Amino acid sequence: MTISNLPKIECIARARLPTTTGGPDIFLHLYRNDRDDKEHLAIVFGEDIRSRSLFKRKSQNETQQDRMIRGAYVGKLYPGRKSADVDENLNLKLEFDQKTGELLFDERTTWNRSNNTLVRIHSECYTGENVWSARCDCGEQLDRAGRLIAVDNEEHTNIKGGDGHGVIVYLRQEGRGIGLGEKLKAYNLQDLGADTVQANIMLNHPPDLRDFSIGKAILIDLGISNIRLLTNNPDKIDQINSPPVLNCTERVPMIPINWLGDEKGIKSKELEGYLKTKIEKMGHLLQKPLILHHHPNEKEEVSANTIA
Ligand SMILES: Nc1nc2c(ncn2[C@@H]2O[C@H](COP(=O)(O)OP(=O)(O)OP(=O)(O)O)[C@@H](O)[C@H]2O)c(=O)[nH]1
Ligand SMILES: [Zn+2]
Repeated sequence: MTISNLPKIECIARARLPTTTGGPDIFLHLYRNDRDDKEHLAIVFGEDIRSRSLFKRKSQNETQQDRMIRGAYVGKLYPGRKSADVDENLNLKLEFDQKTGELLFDERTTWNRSNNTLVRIHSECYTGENVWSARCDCGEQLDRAGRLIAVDNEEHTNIKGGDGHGVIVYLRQEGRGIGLGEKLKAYNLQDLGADTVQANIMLNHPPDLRDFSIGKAILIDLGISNIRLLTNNPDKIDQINSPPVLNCTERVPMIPINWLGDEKGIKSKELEGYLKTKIEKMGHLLQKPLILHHHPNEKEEVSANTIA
């Protein structure tokens, strides 16, 4: 895949979010694209990771106030600030190509694309992220990705963090792309004995309908190229790891917290079954063989068409 056949994307707005975790401020970026009408997001750690499409000069009559309102500013906003491109308090100044209006790279104000950046490409999961579902570990993964990016080293796993720099690309691809309604039906089929792959197939969907190209385009827009990818999903690595533009320099495992001996991790029969299927049927690269406690009366296999 080359840049030309990637989706066309544009960052529409960026805003600073102080966080409840006591960690660094994050910068939420909202993107539009020419493939779907969804608002995909990038949760960016590091004020200096800059969206080329957001910072590009829009037109001659664009004002500095316009730029500050959409979030195309350097440094920190404060009452009375007049210029988006210069932060006098922090002595930071952005430069632009006079012809194209593109932001010019300057080590002092912009993250260097040659840096190894800790990245998670995360798919929306309303149930796991918002309503305490123990059917999956998506909510736990989103939280842990943010915490890992914020620290320089994760103590109990010794995984190198992002030390305050990194990106969580948040793709609105609920239900591995089939949407929340179909995912709820898939859950009912799983309660009737199917696994997460069989349930999709029984609903006439492929096991995984997602396309990560919008995620790739967002990372390129953010000036990221060398990526330490937080995932267990080999398909994500393949789709992201396509030089010359993006380069997956390392796969950083997302080990379920309960496996790390931490009581705070999600522990449920449904999650064990979900992880087992992702390992056995979707090739997920979870660190250790999953030791599952089979319930004696449970059938080992459920064929895709009938339910035991
Ligand atoms: N169709 C379906 N989707 C599910 C089910 N459980 C979780 N999901 C969706 O699966 C996706 C999980 O995506 P991610 O956590 O980003 O990534 P992953 O493919 O699991 O791989 P990792 O990067 O290793 O986490 C989300 O879109 C969830 O809504 C299920 O039982 N059926
Ligand atoms: Zn989930």
